[in-house]
Amino acid sequence: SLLVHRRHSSKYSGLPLPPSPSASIPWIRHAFQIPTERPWLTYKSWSDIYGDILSFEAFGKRYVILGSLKATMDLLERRSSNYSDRPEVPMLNDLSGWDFQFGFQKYGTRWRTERRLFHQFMNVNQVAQYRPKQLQHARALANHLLEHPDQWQGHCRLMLGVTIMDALYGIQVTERDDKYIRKAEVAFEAFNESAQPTAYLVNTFPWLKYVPSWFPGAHFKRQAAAWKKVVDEFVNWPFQHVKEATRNGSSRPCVALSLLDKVADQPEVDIQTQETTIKNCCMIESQSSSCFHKTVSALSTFFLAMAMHPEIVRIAWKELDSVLDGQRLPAFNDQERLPYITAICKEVMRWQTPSPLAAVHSSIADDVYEGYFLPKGTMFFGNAWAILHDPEVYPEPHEFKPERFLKDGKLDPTIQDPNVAAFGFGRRICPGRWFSGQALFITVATVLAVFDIKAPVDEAGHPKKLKASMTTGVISYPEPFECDVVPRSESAKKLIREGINDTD
Ligand code: HEM
Repeated sequence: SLLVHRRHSSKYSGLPLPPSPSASIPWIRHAFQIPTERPWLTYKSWSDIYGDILSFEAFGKRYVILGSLKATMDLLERRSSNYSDRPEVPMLNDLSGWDFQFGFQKYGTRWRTERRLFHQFMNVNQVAQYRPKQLQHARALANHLLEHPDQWQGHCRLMLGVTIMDALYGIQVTERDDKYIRKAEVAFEAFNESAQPTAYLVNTFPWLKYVPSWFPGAHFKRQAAAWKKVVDEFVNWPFQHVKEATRNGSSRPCVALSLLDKVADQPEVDIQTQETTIKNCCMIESQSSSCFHKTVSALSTFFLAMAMHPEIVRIAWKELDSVLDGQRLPAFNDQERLPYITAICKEVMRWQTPSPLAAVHSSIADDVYEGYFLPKGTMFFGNAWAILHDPEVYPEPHEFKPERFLKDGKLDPTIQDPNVAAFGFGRRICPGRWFSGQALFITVATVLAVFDIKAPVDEAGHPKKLKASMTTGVISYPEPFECDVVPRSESAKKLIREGINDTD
């Protein structure tokens, strides 16, 4: 395929492709060398040998790994009109119905329209309107932690899901087995399975999608049809709920409602199309969207880091107590006076970043960079993990050190913000980064104000040694670990119980 690319692009003929780890099995090329376990680590070690840009081919597709912030910015940001496409994943998009998410859509008009609408209610200014709900649900989380501290991860998951359903649809979810949440979980399984590039042949050979379902070996089509049903229901249910609530006068203020009101004011637009767009946009950030899982991952990393570092918990308490005096729970307008808490949030996003390879971008046209030929349709990964573990920028990068972001007790603006890579790049950069930043801050501040998070003790009474090992996959989580979540004092318990009703 490389030869074909070169023949088609005479203007670039003769230019080499970016350096490559050597091929072992010619027809599959590098397929057996692509690391499947935490590939960002191997890519980093390859970048140390081959440079900031390296490439390999697997099953006829070319991959490029960008190993530094400079290379990532040069291509995915500065030349973003060429590098903002997504590859085709037929099992996910066409067959299982996940193309409702603009995050997976090809670069084009539909993606642009939906992203623009999403941005209207999730931009840096608009996200402030969700603060009361985020605060309320962070306080509810503290109450759940008081009752069932061992289920902290489940509580965090529920809190995020609940906040999102409330903000978007005005739906009050209270139970972990709520029908929306259950449906979302099944839909996410479908996502996880069908997005695997090599799990289904149709993802490698897209023409297979035209094979009829009754055809021998076309099991994937029947599987996809079953998933599509779940995914469609999952997209439609909450939206129908809002419409019904509007009809019977029980609707609560929410994003879906205000968007619907806007459409109602514009009789000239095609309502059907507009409603589909609204539905898709609201769903994008729902429970099963992969970004929901990234936020859960960040919160899990926070619990892990605290359980590993009692000295950091102590510094955080000192800061929180100096502002709150043990008399109340934190609120958003305390953030300016809580630089250490903000630094913990930044360090969580850097230390074990939830999307170590961000998301794949693909290119629309042939290009040349640093003397290398980059054929169109190449898949690009910016190695966010490598960028966030660059020892020149973050000394001792494997250590969890919030103080790296501080100077003289204040946030140091000269230290590179992990958001340069943690949320992806260019025109595809995560548009939910402000929403999730708020969620992380208020959760970290609330939990630390009233709880201790510590490693469990062994038989001899010593704290067990916890290790930061992360799962592999598109979203990386801390491997399961134990930690004790204990209220700091009797008065902390009282604050938690009162906090549930006091969310001003
Ligand atoms: C810690 C939390 C989160 C992390 C680490 C994260 C990270 C990412 C990354 C790496 C991408 C891919 C960017 C690229 O292609 O270069 C992305 C895309 C996206 N994220 Fe997030 N995200 C988080 C939370 C959220 C939340 C809470 C929302 C919704 C409110 C959200 C909505 C989206 C959407 C809609 C896209 C697709 C953008 C597009 O393709 O145009 N994310 N996110």
